[in-house]
Parts: sequence; C-alpha cells; structure tokens
Amino acid sequence: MQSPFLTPSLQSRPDSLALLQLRRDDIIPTILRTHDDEQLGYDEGKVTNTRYGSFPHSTLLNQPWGSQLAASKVDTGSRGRRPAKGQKRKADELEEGQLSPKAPVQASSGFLHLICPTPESWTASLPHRTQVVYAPDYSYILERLRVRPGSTIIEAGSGSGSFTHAAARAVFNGYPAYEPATKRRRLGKVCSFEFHQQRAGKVTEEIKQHGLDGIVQVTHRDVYNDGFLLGDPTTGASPKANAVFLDLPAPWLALKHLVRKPSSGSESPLDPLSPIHICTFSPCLEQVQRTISAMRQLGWLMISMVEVQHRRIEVKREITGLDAEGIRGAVIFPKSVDEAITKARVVEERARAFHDRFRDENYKKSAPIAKEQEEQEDKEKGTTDKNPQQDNDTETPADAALAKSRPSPQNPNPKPNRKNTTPPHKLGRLVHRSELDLKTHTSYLVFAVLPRDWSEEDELKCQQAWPSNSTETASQNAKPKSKTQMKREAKAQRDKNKQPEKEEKSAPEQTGIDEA
Ligand SMILES: C[S@@+](CC[C@H](N)C(=O)[O-])C[C@H]1O[C@@H](n2cnc3c(N)ncnc32)[C@H](O)[C@@H]1O
Repeated sequence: MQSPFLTPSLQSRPDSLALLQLRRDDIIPTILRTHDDEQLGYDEGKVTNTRYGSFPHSTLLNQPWGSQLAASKVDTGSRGRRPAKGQKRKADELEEGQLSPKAPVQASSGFLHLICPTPESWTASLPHRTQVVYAPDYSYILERLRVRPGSTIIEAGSGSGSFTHAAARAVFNGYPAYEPATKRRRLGKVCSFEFHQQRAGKVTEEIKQHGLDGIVQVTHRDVYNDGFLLGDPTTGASPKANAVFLDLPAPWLALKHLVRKPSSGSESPLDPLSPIHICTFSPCLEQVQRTISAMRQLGWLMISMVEVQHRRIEVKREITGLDAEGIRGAVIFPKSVDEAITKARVVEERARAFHDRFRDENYKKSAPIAKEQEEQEDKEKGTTDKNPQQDNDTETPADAALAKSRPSPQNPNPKPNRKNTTPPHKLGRLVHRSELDLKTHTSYLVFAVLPRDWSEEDELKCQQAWPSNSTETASQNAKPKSKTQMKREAKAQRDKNKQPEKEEKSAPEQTGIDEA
C-alpha cells in the first residue's frame, strides 16, 4: 500500500486516511470506508459525527482534496433499537450485503473540508497518548540532524508517533516493496523504539494503516537497558543509523549504547562510514546538563543547546473608522483627529438641538407673551428676515463640511460621503501580532556530532588521495593505488613510526650513559 503521507493521490480513496477539518485547529482523522466496520447501524454506512453535523463516508469518498463538503441527514432512529425475534440488526444486514447503504440526504447546514494527510496535519489531529513533538520543533530538528532521503534515523520513544511521521517523510527514498534498495541508492528508514507496550502496539497499528510499514520499524524495547539493535538486543542487526533523536525522560542513560565500540562487545547501531548527528529533547535544564556531561565523556563533539521559541504571527487588515459600520471585524472608532472632531460636533449639535427643543416647549407653555416680545425685538433688529444667500457667502470650508455632516430628518446618522475605489481585501491598516495560544511545550534541544570511525588505513587512504605536500596537478596525475598496495604502504609506514622508539630504547647502551 502506498502512503498518503508520501505519495498523495489527487482525491480521497477507500481504506485510506483522510483528515476532516472543521475549523483551523480542529481536525478529525478517519479511515474512509465503503462499509461500517464498527457496525453502528446507520442506513448510510459508516458515518463520522462532528459538532457541525454527520458525514457519511459515501459523501467523503473519491472527492478532490480540499473540497468543502456538506453535512447529511442520517438515519439514527433505528440505531441501538433491539430487533424483533428472528429479525436481524440493520448493521448485520448491511455487513452481509443484503442491504445497500442508503443515499444520504444533504442537511441544511454544516460543512467541513477534506484534507490530505501530512505529518503537520497529523500532529494537529492525532490521538494524544503522550506529550508530542510539534511541527516547529521537528522541522528544525530534522534539518539540524541532516536527515535526507535515504538516511536512517533512530528514534526513542515513539510516544504518539508525531515525530515518527515527520521523520518517515524526511527519509523516504522509495518503497522497499516496489523499488528495493541498490548499492548506489539507500532507502530511508526510521527505527523507532518504545518501552510502553500499548503505545508501541498503537504506533505499529497506525504505521500500518498509513502505509508506512516498509519505512518505519517499531520495536518494543527499554532502550536504557537493551540499546538500539534491531531484533535481538545483543545479537540483532545494526540499523547503521546516521541520525538519532532521543525524546526520553533520561536520555543520558541511553547514550552508552550510541558509541562506535559498545562495551558489551555487540555491534554498534551507528553507521561506521558517516558522522552521527544526535538531538535530545528535554523539558528542563537539569536534564540538559546531565545529557551534555554524558556526551562529553563519550566523545561527542560540537555540543550545543537550542530552545525553539516559535510564534505564529497573525497578519490581518484592521479597518478602523466611523464610516466602517457594517463591515465584519471593523473597529468603529474615529481613525483621525478630523473624524473625531466632526463626530464630536455632530454629537454636540444634536444635544443642543434637543435641549433647544425642550427649552422652547417649556417656554411656549410658560411665557407666550414673552415670545411675542422676542419676535417684536427681532423684527426691530431685522434678524428674522435673514437672507440665506448672505449666510452661505460667509461660510468657511470647515463649516460647509460640518453642515454636510449635520443630522437632518432624512439622515440622522450622517457618514462622510467619500467614494472608495479600494478593493475590500485591501481596506484598512495591515497589522500583525503573535498568537499566544500556540500548541507547543518547552523543549531544550541538545545537538551534537560523533565523528566517523577513523583507522590508520583510512588516514593513509586520505593522505594518498589528497597529499598535503604535492601540487594539485601532481595529485591529479597520480595513478589510483590498489588495496593491497595501500595496505603494504600502511604497514611500511607503521614500521617506520616504530623505528625511532627502538632506537631510543637502545640508545643508552650505544652511548654508554648507563655505564658512566
Ligand atoms: C514524550 S514521549 C515521546 C513523544 C514522541 N516523540 C512524539 O512525538 O509523539 C516519550 C516516550 O518515551 C517512552 N520511553 C520512556 N522511557 C523509555 C525507555 N527506556 N525506552 C523506550 N521508550 C521509553 C515513553 O513511554 C513515552 O512514550
């Protein structure tokens, strides 16, 4: 079986993992089935129930990834009802093929998006059995471990399998079942160890369901005591790993097995021909100190510690202004001093009009004579017959703007009458802020490198291939030497190195210093 994580199809397929995304961080994993393997008794076959409705798998199958799919009305009435004597349960009949699943009827509301599985979406949706390594951490770890197609990585413990899936994608270089490894092309492998039996069983099952069983090998093992060989802990095969990731409570206890020549005399689990990159994941600095101390004793080099402080940045357009009323997510607040003053004037004007009306009504009731007197006075001053044209002539631009925004019976909530040609997605100010609710947990990552095994023979080979005292042309012209010739030269070199020691030892006799 090909894995949807490694070679995704264009659309969803039966008996394959699919992720049902309800909201951004709310994803449900499910294996799509044409029949109900749990026999829950739905007329529509297998159904996944969510808070946004019920989704029969017949509506989810053979759909392009990313599709938005509507919920369905499903027949739940007969579920759990006891069949009459001699009658079969609906689920049993469906199982025996006597009934074909009912065509689902679309519900009026509720939908989801069908997502193709990736290690990241799997991490966001997987059933948590332990603390897991999240995507920001594992992307950094795999990069620092130089994990690439064809690499072999040791992982302990497997936990919920979050890191396992990301590592499987990183090492993938072909399926062993379809394209066996050749001398020139190594197929990548993840050797995952877990000492909790149920967790080891669950990860093995998931790996099989996800089509990763040729790439990931899960072993139920206490790695502190039994190390990292595949099969038998003492005589098993070496995974020949070139990268190691330890997510264990006490990684320093496992380090004694990750050496070139184990003290037990068994084979090393490391690749003898390459340097080994290691990363340990610890939640506290005390663990980090003990790990680094053990690494120093065991010859690990380039030891460094990193804390990943990942932040998800939310970038959005913030629309602010009194004219943004009715726009979703907008902040209805003056966006400038001018707008604030205009608004304040409108409010003031409205308050004054209200109080004037109130005062006038009281005044009319209490003093009709006084009003007549007032009118008489106005007549005398000639202010009642005011020319409106004359008033406009003295009006300043600010007054004109204010007049436009004044409330009138037709427009009680005046808005600035500006013609906006900016498309809605570009409206507002571009702002960004970090999201605090990011799923993660404290991770102090210790990285180190164990250099490759280096013998005298390797040194000589190296010296012959790249002689330090000859010119580039001379080394290019040099004929490649045979293995026997190189061995002979290595022996001669060793003998030559021993020669001065002998001479030194025999020196006192020759010089006669002792005698003196
Ligand atoms: C934090 S979880 C690993 C989570 C995993 N990295 C993931 O991303 O899902 C640590 C796991 O190490 C396992 N473990 C602890 N001690 C172990 C040991 N001595 N040998 C093997 N596994 C061990 C635990 O059972 C646990 O499942």
